[in-house]
Amino acid sequence: MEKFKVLITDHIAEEGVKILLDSGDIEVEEKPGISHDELKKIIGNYDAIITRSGTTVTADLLENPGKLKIIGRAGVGLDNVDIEAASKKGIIVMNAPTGNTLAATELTMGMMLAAARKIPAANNSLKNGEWNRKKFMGIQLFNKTLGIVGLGRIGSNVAIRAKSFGMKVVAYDPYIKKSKADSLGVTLLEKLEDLLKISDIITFHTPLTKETKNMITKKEIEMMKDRVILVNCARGGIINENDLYDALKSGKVFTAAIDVFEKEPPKDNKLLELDNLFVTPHIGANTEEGQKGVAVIIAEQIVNALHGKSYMNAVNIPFMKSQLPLDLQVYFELIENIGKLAAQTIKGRPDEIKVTLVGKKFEEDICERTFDTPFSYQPFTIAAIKGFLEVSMQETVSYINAPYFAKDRNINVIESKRDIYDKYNDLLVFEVITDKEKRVIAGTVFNDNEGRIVMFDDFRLDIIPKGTFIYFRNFDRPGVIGKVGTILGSNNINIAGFELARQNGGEAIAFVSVDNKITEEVLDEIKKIDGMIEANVVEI
Ligand SMILES: NC(=O)c1ccc[n+]([C@@H]2O[C@H](COP(=O)([O-])OP(=O)(O)OC[C@H]3O[C@@H](n4cnc5c(N)ncnc54)[C@H](O)[C@@H]3O)[C@@H](O)[C@H]2O)c1
Ligand SMILES: O=C(O)[C@H](O)COP(=O)(O)O
Repeated sequence: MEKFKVLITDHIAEEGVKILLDSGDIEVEEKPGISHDELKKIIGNYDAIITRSGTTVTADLLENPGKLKIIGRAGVGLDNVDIEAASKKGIIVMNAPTGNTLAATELTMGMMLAAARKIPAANNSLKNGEWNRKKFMGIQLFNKTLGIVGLGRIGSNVAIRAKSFGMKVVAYDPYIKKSKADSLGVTLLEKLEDLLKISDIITFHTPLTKETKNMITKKEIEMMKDRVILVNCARGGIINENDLYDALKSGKVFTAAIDVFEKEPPKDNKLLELDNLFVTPHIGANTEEGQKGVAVIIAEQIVNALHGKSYMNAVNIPFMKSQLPLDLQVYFELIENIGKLAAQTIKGRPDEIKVTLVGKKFEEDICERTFDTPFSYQPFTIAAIKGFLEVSMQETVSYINAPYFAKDRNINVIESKRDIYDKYNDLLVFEVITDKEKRVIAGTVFNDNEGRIVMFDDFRLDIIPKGTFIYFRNFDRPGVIGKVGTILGSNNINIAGFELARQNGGEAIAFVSVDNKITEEVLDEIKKIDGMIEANVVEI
């Protein structure tokens, strides 16, 4: 059996490598420091790569992704990975966000103390033969106000520790609930400006995004208290480096402690010339425990993902089917199958797909956007698009790239919710409009826990969408169905089920479930029956 191949492009702890090797069917290659060009040449030979911030995974690397299925980040920050480019290629991007939280928290505490007491400068001074106690006058943390920008995992842990120092802690984070801040004893402020004005020390713990890049420039620094202390152990670029330089030089900022830089390593960076700036070379995650933590988490996730098992922390799949409640998993499969059915029974190029989630079951959103994606569809909509596109695109379409493919094809995707539809309390309705026609298919789940199609355009029926069917639409007159039966029988095709629906005096439709494969010839014979409007083979 061919083994999976995993390439590690940065240093990770050996505990993680061991987990990959112990799985028995994974080959591991370690190429720390591999160049971009070399990586581009070989990336397609691997099922997964494991990176840290030292590897930038750009769109051009993923142009020909070969068999690459997973980009695993042994750490938190994914600003070095083009997630959108990976998603378009159906590649899972995952990180290990909890492994290094305490490492970064503890470095932040150290940097805060270092900056308040100028410890690194005092250390250098003494080692250079000086004994200058007066020069190293610091600022006490007790009773000071600490402003935390980004109250996530690290921000929260910093808050807990800062409170034990007797600091007042305020935070700005527009994405967390007030109750979370309350539980930490932290005052959540409405505006960044409010935090800037009242904090004696400000520490940053946000990801680097369009919103947070240059979040702190000259303008924001001017709002701060004189002799403020700044700490950044999150990402370079959150504080504008030129403006920080000026503020440190003028003394507006007392000291700053920085672990991360706009460009790493920071070459010809004038910040490094300043005595009141203390720096470390992006070592926030560098504790034995932190490195073991991220390596083990990412390795376990990759082993599970490669073996088709459930895994955590994929940032470009907003949900995991296996993590949905069981009853919703049935709906999820149903809508995907409805998408497949629609694609096999409709003519023309799709312009619009609309998914309506009906009923209390679907009232609450079950997933949120986890990264800066243009889409925020619920899993059912993604499954519906995937099912529909899969018929023409086969396995190239996945839950990750389905929305991107729909967008590329100019298909307008609409998601809506309703309380009730027709006589149904819980229903998923799939509508597709092409340049030739419109189709509406709806399904629900009864007590037997089987997904069923109950509406097909204006027809009411009850079919379990699994297996091979002949779908046909005919004028509702005697003889048509008999002839279909005769053709199938004479071709040794066994009928497993038959569902018929009709409109008064008009047209009828039927889904004939069969045990054998339907050839083109058999389908042609059926299409030629007098009174037949259309006939198709549907495979679900
Ligand atoms: N220096 C290091 O070696 C090191 C180590 C670990 C993590 N980090 C970095 O630290 C950062 C935080 O990590 P984490 O694990 O706490 O992440 P997290 O996702 O738990 O927390 C980030 C928080 O930032 C908030 N946020 C996002 N945009 C914001 C905005 N515009 N304004 C205010 N808040 C905003 C989010 O709501 C979230 O609560 C990440 O950038 C990560 O890469 C650095
Ligand atoms: O985002 C992270 O996890 C930290 O910045 C650590 O990055 P590193 O794995 O490159 O040390």
